[in-house]
Amino acid sequence: MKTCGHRLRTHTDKKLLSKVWNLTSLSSPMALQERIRVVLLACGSFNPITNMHLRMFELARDHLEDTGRYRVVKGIISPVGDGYQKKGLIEACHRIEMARLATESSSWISVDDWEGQQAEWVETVKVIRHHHAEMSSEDDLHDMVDTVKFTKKRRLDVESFSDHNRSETLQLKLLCGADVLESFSIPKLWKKEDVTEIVGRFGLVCITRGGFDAEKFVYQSDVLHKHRKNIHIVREWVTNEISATHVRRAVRRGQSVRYLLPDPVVNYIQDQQLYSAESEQKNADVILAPLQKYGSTTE
Ligand SMILES: Nc1ncnc2c1ncn2[C@@H]1O[C@H](COP(=O)(O)OP(=O)(O)OP(=O)(O)O)[C@@H](O)[C@H]1O
Ligand SMILES: NC(=O)c1ccc[n+]([C@@H]2O[C@H](COP(=O)(O)O)[C@@H](O)[C@H]2O)c1
Ligand SMILES: [Zn+2]
Repeated sequence: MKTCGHRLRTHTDKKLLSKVWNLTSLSSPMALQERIRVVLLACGSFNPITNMHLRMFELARDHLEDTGRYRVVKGIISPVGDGYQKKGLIEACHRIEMARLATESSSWISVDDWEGQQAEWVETVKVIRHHHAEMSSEDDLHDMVDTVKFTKKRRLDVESFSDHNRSETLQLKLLCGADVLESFSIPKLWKKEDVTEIVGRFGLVCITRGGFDAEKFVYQSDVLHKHRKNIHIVREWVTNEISATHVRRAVRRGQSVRYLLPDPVVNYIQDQQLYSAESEQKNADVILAPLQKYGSTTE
């Protein structure tokens, strides 16, 4: 017990020390100018949102902040619209509501329904541009500073930024799992110029996922390798194979999904009787929207 307590204290001390170090470095003008504020945007089906989707944000924030170069100020979950037409994709209103319930307990992750409300599927690069424009507007910047829970000292430090400096040190990065990164090479799924803009202009944070080799994929792609400094690969050591497909299958079979999803999401699925054999057949005979869109082009 004693050893255990001692270890815990040492770990806690280290954490505290690193926090103090961060605060001290933030209070020096040099470090303040260097730290880039980051907003993380995750696009996907979230059909339904799982604990792993939420873990992605925590892992990405720790990774970026550990570099000493970034401070993550906001996380946005953007459930895809119904026009994506993926097999088994239930209505956006339910997926958005479940994501809202899942993020109620987070101080920094929220849900944005702009993409989910669009009648037609929207390319991811356009979703990123939309959020980039939104967050770059002065009002939103000030809102963000107010809603993030800074200590008094940090708040003062942030407020001492000139507007000019602030806009130059705020970035939006796409957050995804390694399967989405590898999907960049699927013919007719992504436009080359979209991938170039995502990694070149904005940046990407990618969480490893079993069965996908993100590092190798970046190495093998000329465009990704060129922009590798803008691609942060985050290794999930506590490997976790939760997938929404697994959750839907378990619900269909009447098995428990508790502890794979936040409790309010489990309750919502039960109350609304979501995920049946019938809903899994939705879009079964339809081609995924991006493949429909780019399928006829000769890229
Ligand atoms: N276990 C996981 N590890 C790493 N990334 C994940 C994991 N689960 C989901 N993601 C990422 O979360 C984002 C949204 O994914 P999505 O909604 O497709 O979830 P999913 O669990 O893969 O669902 P489905 O099984 O329906 O494809 C994607 O970027 C995906 O790569
Ligand atoms: N060309 C593109 O912009 C493109 C292609 C395929 C998927 N996506 C996006 O990637 C995400 C993938 O989600 P899923 O992994 O749930 O299928 C969705 O948000 C989808 O809109 C974008
Ligand atoms: Zn998926």
